[in-house]
Amino acid sequence: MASRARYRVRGGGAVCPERPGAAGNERTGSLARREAECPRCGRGAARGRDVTAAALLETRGLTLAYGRFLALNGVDLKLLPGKRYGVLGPNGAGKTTLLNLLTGTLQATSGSIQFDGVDITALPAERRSHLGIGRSFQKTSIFPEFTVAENVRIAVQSREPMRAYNFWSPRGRDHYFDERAAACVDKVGLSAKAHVPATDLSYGELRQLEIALALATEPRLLLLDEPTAGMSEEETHDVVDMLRATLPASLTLVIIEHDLKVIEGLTDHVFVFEQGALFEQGTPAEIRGSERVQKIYFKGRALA
Ligand SMILES: Nc1ncnc2c1ncn2[C@@H]1O[C@H](COP(=O)(O)OP(=O)(O)OP(=O)(O)O)[C@@H](O)[C@H]1O
Repeated sequence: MASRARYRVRGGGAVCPERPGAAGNERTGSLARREAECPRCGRGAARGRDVTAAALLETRGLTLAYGRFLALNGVDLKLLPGKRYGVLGPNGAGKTTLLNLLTGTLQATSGSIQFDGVDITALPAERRSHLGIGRSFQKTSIFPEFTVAENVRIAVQSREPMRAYNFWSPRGRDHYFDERAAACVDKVGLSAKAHVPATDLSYGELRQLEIALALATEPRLLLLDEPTAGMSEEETHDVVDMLRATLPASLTLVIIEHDLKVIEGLTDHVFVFEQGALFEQGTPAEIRGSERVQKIYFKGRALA
């Protein structure tokens, strides 16, 4: 259940109303604690201002077992509205499994997921999408012979199936879909390619199209799985700039990335996974500076 504890702020610290003696202090507690919780009662967020710590999404003990192998092992996460989260971890750490469990592509074997106060653990992917959980579409969701605008229009219509299939609706509604699609195409910087078939797009442009498709569904929580995978440094830079300029401030973002620079450019908070478990969390700067992450996860290698 989402916690709605409100914190009074005194000086630079914050006071938990449940436990008045428990002042939040950025200097105390592990990286994992500083994000959003009173160090004693574990409720609410406190960072120098009056904050409501109602999570948009919260997982408790989220687990996916394949037989005796735990691809995800008892994960507790809290995502606050409008915040940007990065997910880091070596190959096989469980990052994509987490994303698939949040979208409903996979069903948890135990644990729970609350979205905006609703238990969505057993809901199918389509219902979650309609509640506002969106993800970047894979290339397989793109119709190669259709133009960029047509592809995005289909995604816009999928958000409003009743409007889309009402044959008696006035032509004005067609314009509504076209305009919404054009706005999404414009946001990701593909206006010049709006009437080009998707099959003629470059690799980088295809990734931009994937983001336009995701935005077309107007998610409240957007999950991106390595949006810059396979891109050159310049293309990566462009996509980071585009995302920074495009994503609405109210959107909550979760982005899986191997590149810490991308995470630093886009997120406020990072979850580090290893072997299916949440291994560490903190700000991008804290993660970069964490000896624990350096030694154990990055095996002492310098971070890119
Ligand atoms: N269907 C399956 N059956 C058994 N094990 C699976 C299955 N799917 C995934 N796994 C295992 O679950 C673990 C987590 O996989 P996942 O794809 O979530 O990792 P990841 O962190 O996204 O890795 P990568 O960065 O390589 O994409 C891996 O060890 C993987 O081999």
